[in-house]
Amino acid sequence: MPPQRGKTPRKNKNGTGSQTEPVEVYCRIRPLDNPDDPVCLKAINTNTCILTPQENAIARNGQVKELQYQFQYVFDEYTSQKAVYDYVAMPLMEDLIKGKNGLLFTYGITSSGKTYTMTGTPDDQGLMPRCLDVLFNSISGLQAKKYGNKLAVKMVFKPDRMNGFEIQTDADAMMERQRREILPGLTTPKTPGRGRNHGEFGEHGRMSDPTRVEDIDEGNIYAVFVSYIEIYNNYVYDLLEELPHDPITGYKPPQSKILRTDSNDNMYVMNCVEVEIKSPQEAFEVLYKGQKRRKVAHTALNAESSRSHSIFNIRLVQAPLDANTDMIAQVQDQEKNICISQLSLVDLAGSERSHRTKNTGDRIKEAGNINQSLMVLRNCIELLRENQKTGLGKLVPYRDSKLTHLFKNYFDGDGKVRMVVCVNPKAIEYDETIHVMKFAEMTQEVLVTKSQQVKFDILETPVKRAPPVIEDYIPMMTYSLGPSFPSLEVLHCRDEYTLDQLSDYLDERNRLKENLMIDFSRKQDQFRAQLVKIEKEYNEMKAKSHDSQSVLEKRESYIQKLESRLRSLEKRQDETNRQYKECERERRELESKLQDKNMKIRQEKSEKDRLRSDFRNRLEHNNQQWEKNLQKERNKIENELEGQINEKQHKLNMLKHIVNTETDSDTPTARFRTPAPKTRTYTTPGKIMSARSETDMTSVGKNPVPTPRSRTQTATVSSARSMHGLNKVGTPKNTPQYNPRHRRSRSSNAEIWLDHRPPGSVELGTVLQPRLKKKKSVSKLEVKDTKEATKYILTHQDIDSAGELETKLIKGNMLPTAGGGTAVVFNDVETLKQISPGSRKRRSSCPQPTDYDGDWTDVEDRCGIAIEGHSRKRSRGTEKVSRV
Ligand SMILES: Nc1ncnc2c1ncn2[C@@H]1O[C@H](COP(=O)(O)OP(=O)(O)OP(=O)(O)O)[C@@H](O)[C@H]1O
Repeated sequence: MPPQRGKTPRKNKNGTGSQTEPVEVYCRIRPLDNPDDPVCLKAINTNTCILTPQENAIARNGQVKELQYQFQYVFDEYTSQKAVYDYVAMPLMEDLIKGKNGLLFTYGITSSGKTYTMTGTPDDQGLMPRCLDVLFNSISGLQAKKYGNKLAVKMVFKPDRMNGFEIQTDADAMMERQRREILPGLTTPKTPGRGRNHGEFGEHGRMSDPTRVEDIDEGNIYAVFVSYIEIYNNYVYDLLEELPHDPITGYKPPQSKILRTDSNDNMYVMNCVEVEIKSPQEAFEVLYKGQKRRKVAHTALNAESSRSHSIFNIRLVQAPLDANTDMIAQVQDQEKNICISQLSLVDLAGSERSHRTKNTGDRIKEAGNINQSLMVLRNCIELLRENQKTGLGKLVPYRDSKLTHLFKNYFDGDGKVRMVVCVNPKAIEYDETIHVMKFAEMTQEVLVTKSQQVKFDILETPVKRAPPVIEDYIPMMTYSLGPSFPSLEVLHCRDEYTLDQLSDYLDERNRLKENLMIDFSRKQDQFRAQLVKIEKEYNEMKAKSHDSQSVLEKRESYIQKLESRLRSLEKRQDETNRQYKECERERRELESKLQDKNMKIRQEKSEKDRLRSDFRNRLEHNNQQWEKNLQKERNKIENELEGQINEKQHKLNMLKHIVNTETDSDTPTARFRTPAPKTRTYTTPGKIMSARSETDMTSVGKNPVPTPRSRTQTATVSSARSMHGLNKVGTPKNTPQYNPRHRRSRSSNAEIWLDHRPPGSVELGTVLQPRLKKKKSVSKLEVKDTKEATKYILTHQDIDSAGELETKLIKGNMLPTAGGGTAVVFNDVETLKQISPGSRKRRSSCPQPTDYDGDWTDVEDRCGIAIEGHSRKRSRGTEKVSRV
């Protein structure tokens, strides 16, 4: 019969209509070592406990509030082990027998009572021994015959090393046994025998739990398998594996195991030893062996037992039995003809933070790995909860630690999950306890899919009859020589009947005997032939088995190679994961730095924007202020200018009036007059400067002082002579009319200069001389001289305040007037200043009021002009020429 493989019931992967239930969290408070110690945690009812901060904890954390935590049940320090079992583990045992999986783990800091709760003591057993007791109490009499027992078995379950089980007939089992006897190299996990040392759970003194699960399906056969593993520094070790022992070097360090996924996506430890047990005692022997092995392994690994997570797996294999044939009944789906359920009992390592344990060296690494795996457990639970709340399918990082990876199926909905949070209520444990309580509170918010009870679809007929056992081949032989002897009592001497009867009887017996002999020899031949046939078959099988064995060996060595490759790949993967995590950490750091930088940039930008807008506002404000000020200033200047213009206009009008009066009353020869200075206004260069003088102009030609004036302004005289024709009282005569557009000639060749040098003019002898191509020099101005000339130049010399000679060349255009005279329109003054070396005096470039003496103003007044004071000075050596 080919082996039939059983699978763990398939998970309900997000199946529609699947029911969920929360992870059930129980809290167990252990009794204090010293009853006088202050406490930080106490149960206030069966569901609630209250965490009170210690006085120094209040000061340190700033928390004064008492915190309440609610759990499925809170066991206080007086709760018995039995009560904890009944509440927490009994429902899981019932599920196990119904074919459902379960995970039960204890969580808490060191010395909080995790191991006590899980294992207990021989006289007060914990959850694990009670589970085993209850399981065997429940299935006693319904167990399958044990794999490897003698011929009396009909069916056995055998692990297929891929997380499944095979069903074997007794014939297969016998063959297997023979094979193993022939090839003893192939190791079979040995079932622990009785009578050995069972450690602290030895049969003597152990108080077994008499409870049993009711409603057991008695139509099934059951088999129990256990495995015992530990996770230390994120490596999985098999605690039931024989450790290679070297007489010199001692035990070799154990090889870590690989986690695998079976064909139903269930996680399992590859090549982990699974032992079939028939009683709790055998289970304790296995447990004891595992614990002993754990100590040995820890010595080899330099580890501490309480710093690893230990996992005790109980697997219950069951299959429906056909009552008639004592064989496994046929089911609709061949895969479902056996059911495997599993209960994992996990004693986690202490959850405290490493700084508290003051670990160093290897212990720090241990603590780091414990924290890492517990942190991953926390992360997974947190993400699961978040996914369930938000509906987001964020990836749960089960693979980040072996612990979560192994129990991934449970959280994905493959059975009930229960957690016992063990708490030491000592007040000094407050800081650690608060973390444990937070985690516990969060865990119970996670929902897992409820697993369904397994139902077998049993058909009427058995799957297949087992091949005939050897008894069927032996012919049934009845060795009887017929009925018993007739009565041989001879009653008298003539009794012939009795003797005849005896003779017939003996004949018949002889005949029967011959027949029997014939039959016997026939059956003997038959049996011999069958024996030969069996022998032949046996030899054939042996040869086949040998072949298969070599194939198997090859496969084994191939598998070993693959496994070692797998291990190295796993190591590489671990390394890559580590690097990835490192990179991820760095990336997160960089990201956070980047975020900080971006934040700073944003802050700076917003600060800049703020400053800019501030500045803009201020600028606008300033501009407005400036504009206002400018407007004010402009208005002021405009007012001033208007006043000046009005004043000039007034002067001009006065001058016009004087000139007109003169023209009307006098001869055509105009006379200059020098009005006495009435008002004087000096401005800085670039500003308009006006001057007025009432000095008589009669001195023109003798000591004339030209006044700087604007080129745009004109002084009109009826003729050169009329310039001297001003009356002595300074009343201006009327200016003769002339046509300002009239020009004698624009050609420079046609320019004829009337060079008027009054007598007494000093010969300059300067290098710079006025360039006059055609000129007529006169010392006294006559009317006839004005007829031909187009340009007029008057040389006026004076001694300045520094005692230097200053020569001014006052230039103008000569224009014929309507009355037949000539008007001179002064348009330029050139000043030539001679300074003796050594007598140079620093002068401000800015004309000062003292720079302009009365004579100058007189000339200006004589010309009746306003002067724009933008002096341009050129200084070469001792000469200085300024043009106004
Ligand atoms: N409920 C309890 N009743 C009586 N004694 C208890 C209880 N819980 C714990 N203890 C005792 O407290 C001590 C420490 O408990 P235990 O070894 O179970 O702690 P632990 O959490 O497993 O520590 P570790 O993490 O180091 O393995 C043991 O001596 C145990 O007997």
